[in-house]
Amino acid sequence: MRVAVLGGGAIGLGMAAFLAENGHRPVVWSRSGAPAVLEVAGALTGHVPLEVAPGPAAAVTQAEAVVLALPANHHRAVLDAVAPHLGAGQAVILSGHLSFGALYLARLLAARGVMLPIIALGTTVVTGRRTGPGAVRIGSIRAQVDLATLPVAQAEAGLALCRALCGDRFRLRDGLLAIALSNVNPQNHMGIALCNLTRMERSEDWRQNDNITDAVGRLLEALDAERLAIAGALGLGVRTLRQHFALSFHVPEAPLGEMARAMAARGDNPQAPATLDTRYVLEDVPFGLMPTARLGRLVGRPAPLHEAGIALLSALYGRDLAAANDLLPGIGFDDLSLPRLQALCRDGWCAA
Ligand SMILES: NC(=O)C1=CN([C@@H]2O[C@H](COP(=O)(O)OP(=O)(O)OC[C@H]3O[C@@H](n4cnc5c(N)ncnc54)[C@H](OP(=O)(O)O)[C@@H]3O)[C@@H](O)[C@H]2O)C=CC1
Ligand SMILES: CC(C)(CO)C(=O)C(=O)O
Repeated sequence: MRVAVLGGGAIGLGMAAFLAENGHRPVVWSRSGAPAVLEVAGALTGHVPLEVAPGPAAAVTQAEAVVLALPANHHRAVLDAVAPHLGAGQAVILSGHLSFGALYLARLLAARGVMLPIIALGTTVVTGRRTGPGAVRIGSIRAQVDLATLPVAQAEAGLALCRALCGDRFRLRDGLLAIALSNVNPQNHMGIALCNLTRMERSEDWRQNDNITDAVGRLLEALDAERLAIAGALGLGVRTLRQHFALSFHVPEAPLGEMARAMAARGDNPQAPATLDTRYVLEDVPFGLMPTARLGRLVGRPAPLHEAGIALLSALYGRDLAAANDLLPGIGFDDLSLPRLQALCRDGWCAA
């Protein structure tokens, strides 16, 4: 299948390599360009020729599937650029989905009278780091990835497409709200960034799993308990953070600090951010923690640690980080009642 990959960071390049490995034809667009031949190391190895598109619109033209593989703080601009060029016979995969980006895209398409399957993944299929302009190291290929579609009626078609692209590793969840509560990067990264902020600020060379100590692990699990309580109030099944780590990084379930040590011991210990200008904060606070905290308020399960994380990191950065979210205003989130949000997450924009 011809697959447009929007983004040439670790996940864009890692997905391109994985898709090529599975016999597909990735066409990659990245703001700063993408390599004609990609050097791949880690969980996959080799040299992968890539088709490179000059812009996002050119990438999606004639693609059967489109994978958006960028941090959520760049989603709006890229979705605005591609939405006018999407049409029947295509499907869009948001990898991973944050901040109701699927609803944002559905609204753009509905304005043109177009309705496509939009597939929201709870996380990425591969993990990794870009190790040079033309090189990626794939850390892990996940055993399971949660999936939902917008509209829900496209769930089986969306599942079949993802399986055809990436193999039998997807599990259908109870719709977009469940996926909105399944991406655990925001809680995970907030705890890691907050507890290691000076390492980031001083540009230290540090490894992530060495620094998810037992204490940091306890914070991550306390944040997770808030997320699970919100999902529970909505009657939605989502994985625990321990289950997510076990399925993503192939280590047995245990307290988080212990799991991080087990991951490091098997050689999975990714480079952690060496700057304050990192998606661990600039993506995950406005586009992850903030919407979850809002959902918590909406369902009567306030999330004090989420709220505290947003406030503390905003104080550390000297600005209101939550205000950077440009997706929620695009769907009028503040004016949505819970039943209306649930209807939109089920049927999409046209039918709601
Ligand atoms: N890496 C991982 O293991 C995991 C990542 N994720 C998620 O996957 C998504 C992608 O992450 P990842 O690939 O690692 O991120 P990276 O930091 O590796 O790459 C981010 C990319 O964003 C691009 N970019 C920066 N500014 C803009 C802009 N204004 N417009 C368009 N593109 C821009 C850069 O493109 P360029 O280089 O061309 O300038 C860069 O390649 C994120 O949502 C992340 O949270 C989730 C789980 C694991
Ligand atoms: C490193 C990893 C896999 C775990 O935090 C990740 O999720 C990321 O880089 O976004």
